[in-house]
Amino acid sequence: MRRVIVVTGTDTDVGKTVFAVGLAAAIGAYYWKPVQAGLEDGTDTASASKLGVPAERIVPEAYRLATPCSPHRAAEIDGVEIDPTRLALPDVEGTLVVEGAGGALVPVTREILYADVFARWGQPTIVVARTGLGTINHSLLTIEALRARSVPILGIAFVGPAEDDSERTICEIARVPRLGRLPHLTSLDPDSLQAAILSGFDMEFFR
Ligand SMILES: Nc1ncnc2c1ncn2[C@@H]1O[C@H](COP(=O)(O)OP(=O)(O)OP(=O)(O)O)[C@@H](O)[C@H]1O
Ligand SMILES: C[C@H](N)[C@H](N)CCCCCC(=O)O
Ligand SMILES: [Mg+2]
Repeated sequence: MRRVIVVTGTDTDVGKTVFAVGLAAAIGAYYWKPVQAGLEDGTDTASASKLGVPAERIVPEAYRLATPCSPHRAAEIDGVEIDPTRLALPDVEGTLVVEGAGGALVPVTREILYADVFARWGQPTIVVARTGLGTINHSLLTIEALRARSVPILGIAFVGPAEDDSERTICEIARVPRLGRLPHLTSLDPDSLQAAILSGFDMEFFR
């Protein structure tokens, strides 16, 4: 039976890929980045491969767009029209970890935001948030936007050095589970990522 875990975040570059890929590798799940915007500096799918998801568990992107910007604009620049029906969740045997692009309200097209796509999927969604200053506001705004669309929230995954009060404050005010925290790894490789995921998260959340 297929189970889906959606990974969004408070912003671009917060560590969604590193977390999502580490999680997928740890639980033997499939990884899917439906829309990749930006090809030159490496893709999230390539990172999945480098960081320990076996090639047969990587679902190819539905769209690969050249420009590293919001997908709606990257598609316009490439002369591509994003068809939301191509963003239907693929059928896999087991668990599928799906990663958005940027934050939850990033436009996929000029009509549809990622959060709207997440609402259509209706699957447990994880918010990846930095631990640093500014995260309380960004995290609470992201959770409000998801709740406004009735997206089921599995919890928050923090990335960065421990900030106990910020992490606790977000989870208490938003009433969401704290799934765990991934520290900044000085050497990012499959082994160190696995060790950090397994020690930083309660894996029961992902069963
Ligand atoms: N825990 C970590 N330890 C070390 N480096 C990290 C960690 N998390 C993220 N990084 C680095 O920070 C950068 C941004 O991370 P990442 O690509 O995961 O962001 P993202 O949220 O997936 O961005 P996008 O919106 O483009 O998908 C990358 O260079 C990544 O290698
Ligand atoms: C290019 C980047 N790495 C992501 N793929 C897309 C981020 C879109 C952010 C849009 C925005 O919020 O302004
Ligand atoms: Mg990413």
